[in-house]
Amino acid sequence: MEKIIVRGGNRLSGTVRVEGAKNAVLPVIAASILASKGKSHIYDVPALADVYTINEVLRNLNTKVSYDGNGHIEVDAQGQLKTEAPFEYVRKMRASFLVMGPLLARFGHARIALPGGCAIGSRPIDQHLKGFEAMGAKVEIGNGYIEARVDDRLYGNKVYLDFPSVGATENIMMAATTAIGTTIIENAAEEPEIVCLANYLNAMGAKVRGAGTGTIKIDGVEELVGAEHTIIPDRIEAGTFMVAAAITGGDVLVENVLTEHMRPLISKMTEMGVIIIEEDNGVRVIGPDKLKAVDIKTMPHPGFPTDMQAQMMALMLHAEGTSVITETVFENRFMHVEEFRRMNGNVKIEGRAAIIEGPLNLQGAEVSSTDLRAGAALVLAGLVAEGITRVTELKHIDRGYVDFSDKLLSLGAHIERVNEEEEELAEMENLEAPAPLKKLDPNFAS
Ligand SMILES: CC(=O)N[C@H]1[C@@H](OP(=O)(O)OP(=O)(O)OC[C@H]2O[C@@H](n3ccc(=O)[nH]c3=O)[C@H](O)[C@@H]2O)O[C@H](CO)[C@@H](O)[C@@H]1O
Ligand SMILES: C=C(OP(=O)(O)O)C(=O)O
Repeated sequence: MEKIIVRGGNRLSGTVRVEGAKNAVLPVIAASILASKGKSHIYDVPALADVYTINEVLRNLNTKVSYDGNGHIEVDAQGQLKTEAPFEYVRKMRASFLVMGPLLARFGHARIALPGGCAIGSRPIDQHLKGFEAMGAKVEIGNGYIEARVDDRLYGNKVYLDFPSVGATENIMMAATTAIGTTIIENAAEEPEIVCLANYLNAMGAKVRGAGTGTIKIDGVEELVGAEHTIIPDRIEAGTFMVAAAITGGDVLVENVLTEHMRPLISKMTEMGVIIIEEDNGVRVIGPDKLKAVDIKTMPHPGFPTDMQAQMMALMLHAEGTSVITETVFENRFMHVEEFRRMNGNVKIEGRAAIIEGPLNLQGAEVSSTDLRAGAALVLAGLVAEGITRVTELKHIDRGYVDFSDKLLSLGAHIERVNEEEEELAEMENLEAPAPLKKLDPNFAS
């Protein structure tokens, strides 16, 4: 088993570059299924576990996907594809369900394993299905699968979402691209990733207007063709490094950031006393000696992103006073609180609110990532904890962060990713002779 080991106390400094956005690239790769002609070329693709999973989902459907591991993917979805995505993929990653809209649009049929809930909530898909049904699909659920079919083609309709779901907006938008007539999605999600997907669809020949607002109109076209597209920078990865700089009282330039995507985070961090200087292609973040407590409420975009909630909790534990986080997007996204408590974090949960008392002397401990953002947040807390923090269950972090510990190391953190076996060996060696831990700074484990 692998772990990230971090010893608190170093101020971070230097430059870190953000990758393409996980939550933008997954729907874009899924949308490539819509191209009945030509190949698609997608750039700035991050080398993440989730990207490998969606690639496998597409390959399993008989799509040809080649990834150079260096930011470029070519997708060839021409010809007849399979229309079934089994549980082994959907279980690994819920976003696999995003192939349903494109398959239904292009082949009139899709059978996808039911995604089910995960560590942050029950995560139903009723809004996706409501959209497909409004466009004429017959949807059946049985034996752990959802099967949707339409006799000929989908037809455009008005779909009002009960909640501005990111995934439902994407799935319905993709399904509508080749429907007969116009589809209007009301109360649509406005996230930047929706705009990224709409731009790709339009490059493929779709007619999508209004993406980034609450009303999206899609005029159906006959067919889509492969296109070139570059993925937007990952605003959540950017935010995670901004918190890393702030929590350590560091001075870090976070590059490849679109600041217009970062407004809620920049506002809240500024309120906490963090100095944030917006530059042409990034943000410089300077952490103050003392951070001030703030309250945040997670909301759909342009509200405060739930995917930054756990990382902000780490920052609040280090701030002076009482901070309150209200989580309104997911019903169960406080699993990291138990882990923070193991680090001496003082957090009370009252319904959907977490009350955080700071500043605390965070203490290094053995903690476990409960989801990808929780894992990142525990590493952030470890950067300022007294002693050594060991973070396990790295498969979560790997879903959403490329070289997370290496990037922090390059900014001056005392951090290392090790195999448990390597660590034990190194500790034994250390007992026999005061040799440094393998690959670690000589002072790391002292
Ligand atoms: C791959 C990806 O892009 N993941 C992001 C996406 O997830 P995802 O697309 O799954 O999130 P949604 O916006 O759909 O979910 C938001 C809320 O709506 C509920 N809901 C959703 C769909 C539905 O049919 N019925 C329903 O009730 C969910 O249970 C949740 O409580 O947006 C979330 C909210 O910003 C982010 O945290 C995730 O990182
Ligand atoms: C919750 C997240 O992702 P997913 O929707 O893929 O679980 C996330 O990126 O924080």
